[in-house]
Amino acid sequence: MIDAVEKPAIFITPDYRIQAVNQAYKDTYSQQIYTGSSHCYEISHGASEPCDRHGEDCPLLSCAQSGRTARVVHVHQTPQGKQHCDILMRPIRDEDGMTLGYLEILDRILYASAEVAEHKMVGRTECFNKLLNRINRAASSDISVLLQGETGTGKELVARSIHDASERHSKPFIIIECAGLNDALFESELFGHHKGAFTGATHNKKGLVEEADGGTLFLDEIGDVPLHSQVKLLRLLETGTFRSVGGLQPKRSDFRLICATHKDLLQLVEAGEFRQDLYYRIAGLTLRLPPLRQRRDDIPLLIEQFLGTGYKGHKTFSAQAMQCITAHDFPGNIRELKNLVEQSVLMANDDVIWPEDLPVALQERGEVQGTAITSLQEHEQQYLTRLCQTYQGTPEELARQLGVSARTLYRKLQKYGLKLNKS
Ligand SMILES: Nc1ncnc2c1ncn2[C@@H]1O[C@H](COP(=O)(O)OP(=O)(O)OP(=O)(O)O)[C@@H](O)[C@H]1O
Repeated sequence: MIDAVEKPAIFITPDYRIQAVNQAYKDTYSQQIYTGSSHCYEISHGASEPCDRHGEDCPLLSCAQSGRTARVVHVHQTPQGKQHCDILMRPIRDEDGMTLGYLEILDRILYASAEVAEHKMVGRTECFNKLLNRINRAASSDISVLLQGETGTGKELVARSIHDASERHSKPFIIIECAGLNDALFESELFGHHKGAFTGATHNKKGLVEEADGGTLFLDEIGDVPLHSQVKLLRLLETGTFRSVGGLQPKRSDFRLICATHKDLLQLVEAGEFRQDLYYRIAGLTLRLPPLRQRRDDIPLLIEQFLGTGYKGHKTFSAQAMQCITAHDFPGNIRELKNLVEQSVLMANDDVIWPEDLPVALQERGEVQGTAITSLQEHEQQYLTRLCQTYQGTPEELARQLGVSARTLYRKLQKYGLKLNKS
């Protein structure tokens, strides 16, 4: 049975021992596999204990507990380095319903990496692995996908990865940036136009929907599409047909739709700014991209990725600079981190990047949120000193925001010899 599986596969008993293995699995890992005695975690992780004892979700354990198929993304140790694998674990039962063991089938994820890899998404935190799991599910179907995430979280990269991992990968991946398009522009971009359809239409132009035939259409900033254009988009999605501007013949295009937004679309629906019927059409599967501040452990790997191998690759961030960076909240997410790496490389005089080479805002964060333990009183003093320099309101307003009485605030200011701007 296991030889009939094309992907790398093993059959394991509840004590994690490999009882059967196919050739694709043997080809994936460098270690010798002894059927009946090798453990799955030794081969895939080079570990001496099951994954759940290292803080990872163990698919065998969840399969055993729920009695149902489990699917998780893990980072495996292969001869090519650390690689993300999408694991499918299925319980195998005898005629009486007794679990005999588990069939594990692996799908190597080629668009992402747990190590530095050019043009790939990198990361190894739990929430990144969960995102890869959702991307893989989306890629294996033709469902419409909605990507929700703050600016710079990697929505375009995820859209491209879904396309690359899908059956449409050899066909076009077409991006439409919806922000800033009015109804006329949106229609002509999407559906194309005929010569003479409007002033300036000097020739026939194919629309991007037609260009995407067979492939994937990615609508970035879908929340910015004007209401009138939303009706046209809905018609396209419901009928699969469209008419170019000035054209009479309906045309057909077969594409997978991926949309992205940093806005809360359901809130826009409630406010009457986004059509509810369109929302349900585009949100077949919603993927939420975590902000960088929720995956801080990926920051060192992302920095390494952005330093790359060229002249920048010789540079390193000092521990103090790293402390400032990891304390920062990154409202601009991965894009902000990428720019920060570029900037600091330029500012650094030698191969080591120091806090003074970072933007001033980050240098201050490092001072306040460094990992060295300091007394609470010291923090209070530093915090109030900073507030005294920057706060623009009255002392009474500040006291209210700090959750103390005005008298307490005055007492503290006096204790540290501080004075508010306005007092
Ligand atoms: N996991 C990742 N690994 C490496 N680089 C990444 C990763 N995610 C995003 N990036 C890089 O970060 C930058 C921003 O990503 P991207 O443009 O995909 O974000 P976005 O969410 O689409 O942004 P916006 O909302 O502003 O359109 C790009 O240069 C991209 O290559």
